[in-house]
Amino acid sequence: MTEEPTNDAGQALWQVCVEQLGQELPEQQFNTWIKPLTAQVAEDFSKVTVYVANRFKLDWIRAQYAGRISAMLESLYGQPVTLELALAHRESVVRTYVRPPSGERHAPPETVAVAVPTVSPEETAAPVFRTRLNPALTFETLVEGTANRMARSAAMHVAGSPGHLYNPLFIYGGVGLGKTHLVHAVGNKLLADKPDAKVLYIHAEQFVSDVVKAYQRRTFDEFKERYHSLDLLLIDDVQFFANKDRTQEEFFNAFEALLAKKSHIVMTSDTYPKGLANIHERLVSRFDSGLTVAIEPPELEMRVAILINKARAENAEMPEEVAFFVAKNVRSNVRELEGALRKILAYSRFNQKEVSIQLAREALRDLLSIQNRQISVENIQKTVADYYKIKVADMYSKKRPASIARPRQIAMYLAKELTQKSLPEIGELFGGRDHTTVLHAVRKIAGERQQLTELNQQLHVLEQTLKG
Ligand SMILES: Nc1ncnc2c1ncn2[C@@H]1O[C@H](COP(=O)(O)OP(=O)(O)OP(=O)(O)O)[C@@H](O)[C@H]1O
Repeated sequence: MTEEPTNDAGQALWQVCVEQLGQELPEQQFNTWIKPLTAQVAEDFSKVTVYVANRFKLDWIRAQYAGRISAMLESLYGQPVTLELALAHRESVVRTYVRPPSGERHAPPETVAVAVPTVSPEETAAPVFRTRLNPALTFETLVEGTANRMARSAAMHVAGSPGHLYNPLFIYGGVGLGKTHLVHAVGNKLLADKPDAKVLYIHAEQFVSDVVKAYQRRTFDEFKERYHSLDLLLIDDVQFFANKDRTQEEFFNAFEALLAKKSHIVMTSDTYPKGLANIHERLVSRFDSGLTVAIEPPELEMRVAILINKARAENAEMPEEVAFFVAKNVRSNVRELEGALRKILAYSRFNQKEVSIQLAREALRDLLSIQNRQISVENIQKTVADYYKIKVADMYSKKRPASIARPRQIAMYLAKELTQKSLPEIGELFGGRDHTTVLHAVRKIAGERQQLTELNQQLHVLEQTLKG
């Protein structure tokens, strides 16, 4: 039973919040999810209780929209507002409290307390199905260009009528080109159209770890129940299955079960199926049995459009001439383009100057000087070997002790960061190593760099030495 609203000013606040969300969200999403909501606002505006029709919708609103609603209420009211989600149809409500926004734009809301007053045990025990989708990664926010046109249109088709054509859909391309964004977009679109669909996004590494856990805990039945019952499985970076026999077997089983019941599978990888190393032939041929499409590095106009759109999403203006200047200088992938944009906007805000070519030049001077100096992989290998006092030859050798393997991984990371070489090219220059080895090294060092101050400092010294 929905409680009656307690104050008119509170209702007005809620109405404005709903209207603003209506302007932000695609119409269908708004009509399905936001419009039916009712709310009760506390007298002192400290808390807003939003009533949702059923448990599924409650979970979905909490995962996809609660952070945005909470942020909107806070910005309208000017102070933090506690958002509470409650089931509308029962006298005893299920309450989920969401912390006021933390400032992070698309961060999922954090549930700080779930109190279930008088709900029967079976209901409380019902597991919440988590899609792991990032609601910010949609088709609307993905810029279309020649580089991703085919992949995008195949993905749209799958989202619109899953289980039919292009099953599995296999999307491949280099780092930071939008593969992950595209698969999330498929899941988000399907769920917006069919809220009851069982959709799961998972990175291949997480799948490996789920297999290991199921193995250790002898919970393969649950594992199968979880994966085999999906309507749409989105699995990212399947090259990580290399050499993992048990994972490949479980994935094969899941794959067959899903296809048999006309569920859809969308996969991404850094290479096309036949280019995958150390993955069983029967799996490779399954990967290739639907539609395989590539995403290429974005062309100039697409890079310009991405910069302008992303600046707008940050409430900033990027004049077209500046966008062209940046796009001409940052060519490799979208992630780097985003990094360049962040630098420019931060530089502009910090110095309180408008975004111009001159400002972009100053903000990106490190990046531009790297490109001008054309650092070579050989130079990186020598500098890193000298720094860690190992032989340059160890950069190509098969030796594995940590004292050698780690500097080698650092050199691979720097080669990816500071040169335009592709992963396979870098692998070749490190004694004919596989590109997945390079990708693993790049990710490992990039991750550790965030955590370990000492490593960060060492990398900084190496970068400065290399940039001269
Ligand atoms: N066409 C596009 N329009 C807008 N944003 C994009 C586009 N392509 C990529 N991006 C953005 O660039 C960033 C990197 O994209 P994403 O993570 O999807 O790349 P990826 O191909 O999965 O890379 P990796 O192989 O490293 O996982 C993301 O923030 C994504 O939103």
